[in-house]
Amino acid sequence: MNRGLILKFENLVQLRGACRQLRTLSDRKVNRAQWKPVQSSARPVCSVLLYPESWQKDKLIHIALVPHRHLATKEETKKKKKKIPLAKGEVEIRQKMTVEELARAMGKDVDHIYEALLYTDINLDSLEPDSILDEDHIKLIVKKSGMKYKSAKLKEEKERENTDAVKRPPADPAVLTPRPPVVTILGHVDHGKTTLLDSLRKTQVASMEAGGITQHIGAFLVHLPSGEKITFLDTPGHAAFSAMRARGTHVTDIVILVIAAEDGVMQQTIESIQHAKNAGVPLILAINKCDKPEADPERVKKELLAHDVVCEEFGGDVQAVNISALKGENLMVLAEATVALAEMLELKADSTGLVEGTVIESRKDKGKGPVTTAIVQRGTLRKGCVLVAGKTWAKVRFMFDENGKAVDAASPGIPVEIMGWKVFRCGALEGNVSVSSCQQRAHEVVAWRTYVEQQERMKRDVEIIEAKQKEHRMEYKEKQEKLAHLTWRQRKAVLYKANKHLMFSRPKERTEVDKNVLSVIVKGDVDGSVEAILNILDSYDADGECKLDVIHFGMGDISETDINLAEAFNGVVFGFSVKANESIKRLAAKKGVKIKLHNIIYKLIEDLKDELSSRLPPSVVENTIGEASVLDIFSVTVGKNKIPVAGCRVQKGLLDKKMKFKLIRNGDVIWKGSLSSLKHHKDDVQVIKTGMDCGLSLDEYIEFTIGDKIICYEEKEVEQTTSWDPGF
Ligand SMILES: Nc1nc2c(ncn2[C@@H]2O[C@H](COP(=O)(O)OP(=O)(O)OP(=O)(O)O)[C@@H](O)[C@H]2O)c(=O)[nH]1
Repeated sequence: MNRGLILKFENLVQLRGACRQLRTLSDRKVNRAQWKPVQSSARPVCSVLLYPESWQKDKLIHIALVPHRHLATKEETKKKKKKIPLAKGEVEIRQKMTVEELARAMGKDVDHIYEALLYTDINLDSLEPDSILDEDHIKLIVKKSGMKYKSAKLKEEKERENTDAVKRPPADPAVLTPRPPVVTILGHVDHGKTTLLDSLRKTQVASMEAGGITQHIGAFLVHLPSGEKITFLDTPGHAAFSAMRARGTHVTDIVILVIAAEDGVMQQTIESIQHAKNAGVPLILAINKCDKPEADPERVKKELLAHDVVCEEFGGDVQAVNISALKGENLMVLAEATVALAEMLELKADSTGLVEGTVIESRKDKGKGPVTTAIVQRGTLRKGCVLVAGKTWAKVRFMFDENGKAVDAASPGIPVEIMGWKVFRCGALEGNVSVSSCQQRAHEVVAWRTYVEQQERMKRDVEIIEAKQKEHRMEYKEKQEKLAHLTWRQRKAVLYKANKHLMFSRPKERTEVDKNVLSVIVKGDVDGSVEAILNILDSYDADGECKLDVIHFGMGDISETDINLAEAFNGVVFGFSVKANESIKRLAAKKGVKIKLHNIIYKLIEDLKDELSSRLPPSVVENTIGEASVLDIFSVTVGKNKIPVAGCRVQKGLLDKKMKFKLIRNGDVIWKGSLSSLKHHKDDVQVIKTGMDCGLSLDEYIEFTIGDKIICYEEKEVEQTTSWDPGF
């Protein structure tokens, strides 16, 4: 029994909206692409995998390697296990089912689950379609829905095999070949980083054929006349460093620290030195703006001593080059100093085998779709290679350099823009690429990463939901406890307060709920009798069949207010040892309100039970009219169709063609429906009686077997009675 009706109605209104939202949400969730991980066999898989994150700009993302995998699927070789079918109205439940999963298992929609939980201690506001339900609530929902539950056999949840991509072990030094250094430019604001990058880029444009247009792809390559190459990262230096630190990856080999010669060491200069030191990356000083008359490079070098940056002329190992980024002066000297440092660092890489690398930038290009700029760190990236980055993958369709020129291969240290990424969220995976062993492996990696993320999210969700449920349960318990210790007068006050607003709501708003609710008003002659009735009603435990709501109770004869209230709630007025005068009876009759007056409590309760039973939907029972057994099987041709015909003998009762029929084989009901024909010899007949033979065919194509039973029956509606037992 629940007396907080006002709250319920509010909840219901909120719930409808929430349900709608949730359904949309759940639909979206269901549509999300799911990847089936595939186990593998046989030969190693070639290709490249990029690692984490999708399309966020300025993020440095580490490229990892595909370990060798086997290709045959375990699923393919697995024998299909036969599942024992569930009986009608039976639901297979298991621990930790989500709202959505339970709804699916029950063949209902999620709203049904919410409605079943309406009058429970669950806080529906915190319940999402993917929220996990506890076992008690799962069972309650199934029971309330008039279904039976069957616990799924507990399968030991096999730990899923980690199919993530991992880096290859270090390469054999013998296979290492020199690679270009990767340089990041750092420095204080306005000291000329962008100008330097632009000037360096321009040196390339000038050295290229006329008309070459450079584009920003996050990194570019500078070719020196000596044939040496340098890769410059063209992303905000600090961002690049922070991202690298966060990921524990180092793509930068050398930092060029730009310091304006007239400004000297400033706050961000010091920070840049710190970044480089933390990353263990050596520095080259580019003392900029030397074209300015107030430029004082010597002062800059001296200031740096205080920060442990010792230039060569002070006996240290840091090279310093005086430049003018704006005028392009001494840039080649700076480049040569970089190459010299790179030689000292002996920058080498393995340009064979599976590729590892780092995504420098990613963006969505209008024409090209999702593109990333990556710097290859191991192996050689080629067109057609399959990459994984975070939870997305690519089959490299095209690669471009910073001049927009298509390239076929990128070896270590070389930046390239890559086209061919699939964005799972957009469902772009199917279609344009043919499945290869490499893609299979990419799917495995992505599936694993998606799984890990889902697991983590689910764990977080469960924690939040459990905490909320606990909180809600505590509140609910407290409320119940408070109510339990109240005298009936106090309870009345609480109830009145809770229901006050509802008295003004229109009956129409409640019709849906009314169907399965019995609202009652209890009036008694004295405190004790009302209290006694309420105590009996407290034992009501058949909410699942019909809710019982005491919307008002009190002492005294039936009043006009009682009738109005009962009308508003579509309720019934029960009076114990009280009267209803003629005008009240007339009013009740006019408004269609039932008044039930009793002088014996148990009679009143019996009456209330009848009222509850009358609100229950009738149950349908089958009444057998006749039974026949199949003795022979024929097939007749009607037009182009062959129709199975059973030659039967009626064993009991009769077969009436207009009734319902079912076919029973080995105790199982195989078919239910109507007969399409019933014949005695060659004549169509309506009825066949016990002991007679007949030929019959069904309204559906079913092959008969000798020994099948044909049952003729009718369906009868039987009134249900409430299962509530008040104990007397
Ligand atoms: N005279 C002179 N001016 C320069 C030189 N290099 C840069 N500048 C000027 O200095 C100003 C700042 O240059 P930027 O290249 O934008 O400096 P930045 O370090 O990239 O600045 P932020 O991106 O804000 O950190 C601009 O007005 C440039 O024209 C140089 O070598 N000589």
